[in-house]
Amino acid sequence: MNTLPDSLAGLDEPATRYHAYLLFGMPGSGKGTQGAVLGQLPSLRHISMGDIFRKIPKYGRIGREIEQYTSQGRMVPDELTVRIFRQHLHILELQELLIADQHTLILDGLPRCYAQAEMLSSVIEVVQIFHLGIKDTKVAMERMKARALRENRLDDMNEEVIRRRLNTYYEDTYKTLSFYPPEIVYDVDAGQCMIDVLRDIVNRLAEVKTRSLAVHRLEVSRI
Ligand SMILES: Nc1ncnc2c1ncn2[C@@H]1O[C@H](COP(=O)(O)OP(=O)(O)O)[C@@H](O)[C@H]1O
Repeated sequence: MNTLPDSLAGLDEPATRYHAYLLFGMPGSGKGTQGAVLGQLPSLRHISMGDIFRKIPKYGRIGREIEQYTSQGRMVPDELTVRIFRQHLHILELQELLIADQHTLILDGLPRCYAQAEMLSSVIEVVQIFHLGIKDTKVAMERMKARALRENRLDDMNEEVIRRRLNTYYEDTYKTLSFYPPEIVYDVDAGQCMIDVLRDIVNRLAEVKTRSLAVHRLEVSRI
């Protein structure tokens, strides 16, 4: 059953819409690795939906429900996912770790399907998507198996679960890109070594920044 826990019901509509960069790609494409590095910049807030789920205690009602999905390599239901994400934003806002005109979100693993993209459109404005593409699925599978040992992750432990997650990516997640204008999608070869992937992302971020500054100057000069 997919009823919403009371503790997650009733969040008000957001007052602000946050700018966001999306790290998009199949499991094992390196979203988390890149997000963790980029999140060190003071103006970026890295949020990994998978990490949020993993930090919810498994003995509680919500944690138990979530683990039923994650341990099987299935998607957590959209409404629950979006509620938890919004609650997370709320906590960061209360802690003043997230301020709309100072921070841009760097989202990893969210949205993960078209419906989530629609639901989130009132909360985030996606300004750039980094599509971390891997041509050889075996590379992603090897990375996930290595991560299973390193991080003790149930969802990376066995081949069947990994395959299910990769299928979900091709059947569901990939289509999410069509929700956004193609010009904001930037393809990065995620089969490269980490530092080269990072370089490609950072170069693009610098271009985006320069372009938005130029637009801002133009708008100001028109006033
Ligand atoms: N946006 C989401 N919607 C639904 N389920 C999600 C979402 N993000 C993460 N999950 C769940 O958490 C698991 C781990 O996610 P994540 O750490 O992002 O894995 P990966 O880095 O391999 O893509 C997913 O397999 C899924 O069960």
